[in-house]
Amino acid sequence: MLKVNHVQKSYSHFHLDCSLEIKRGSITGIIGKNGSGKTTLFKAILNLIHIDSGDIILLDKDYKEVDKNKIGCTLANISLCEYLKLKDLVDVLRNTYQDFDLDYFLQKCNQYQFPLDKKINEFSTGMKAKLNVLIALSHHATFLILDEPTNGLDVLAREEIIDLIREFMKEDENRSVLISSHISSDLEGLCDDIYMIDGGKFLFHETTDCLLDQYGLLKLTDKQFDQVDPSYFIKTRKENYGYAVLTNQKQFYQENYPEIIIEKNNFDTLFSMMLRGE
Ligand SMILES: Nc1ncnc2c1ncn2[C@@H]1O[C@H](COP(=O)(O)OP(=O)(O)OP(=O)(O)O)[C@@H](O)[C@H]1O
Repeated sequence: MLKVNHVQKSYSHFHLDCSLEIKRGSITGIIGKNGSGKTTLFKAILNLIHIDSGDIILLDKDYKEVDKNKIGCTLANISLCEYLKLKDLVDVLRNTYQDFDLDYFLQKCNQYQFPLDKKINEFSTGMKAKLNVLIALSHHATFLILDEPTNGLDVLAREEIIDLIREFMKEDENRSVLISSHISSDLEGLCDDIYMIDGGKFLFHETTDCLLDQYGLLKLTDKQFDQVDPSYFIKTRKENYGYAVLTNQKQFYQENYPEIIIEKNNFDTLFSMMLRGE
């Protein structure tokens, strides 16, 4: 579906160098803090910026030749035509996308109680975010690329957006989604694969199943830290009780050191350890 091969882009104080692959039928998440390079990578994939080197294959074609009707996207910090009323935006969308599904769009507007007669700049932040995702979904694209679609939203609005994406995937098993967020819990229950980006590079890539099954956080006293086999320690952080240790071989420690406390894994801890652990 998507293959990004050593795509490089340099700005004065920032250098992006990323490779990734997304299979048909899968949802891939990119997690990274502010300024880590998520938007730059997405813009590169969408051919909105010139890349310095590397290549991108999207929907079996060079990314510059892809039929844009097959792509649905939202980009961070790019706002809708805010001066338009929603009903006028509908006309723009019908003329923009060959396969724009008016019935689906209006049914969702009704479900979310979006007023067709209101200008978009009068919508709340949450309404605008949902509308953005809805627009990306409404022409039945094959590939969806969503940059921080849940940014700045409350928990309920975030869940509604995640549900929209799940529905989109259920409808057709050949679709794929690339989504970024700096809120790891948004990606935890949604994605099949997770990439973590920092300073323009991927720090790691794992399947969600592997992250949840095999990764774990060991909570060790100073004495345990000195005695336990460190072969599968990935990151370590000093805590007031001793050490927090991230491992990708949770079972090894469960079996060999049953007395050790192993915290149930969640993405927030995992990513904070990856970024802040040593
Ligand atoms: N047009 C540009 N000119 C110069 N520097 C840029 C440009 N666009 C992005 N950058 C720099 O590239 C880096 C990565 O920015 P990018 O927007 O890709 O990060 P991000 O992970 O999407 O961050 P955020 O979560 O805050 O949106 C930043 O240091 C940013 O200042």
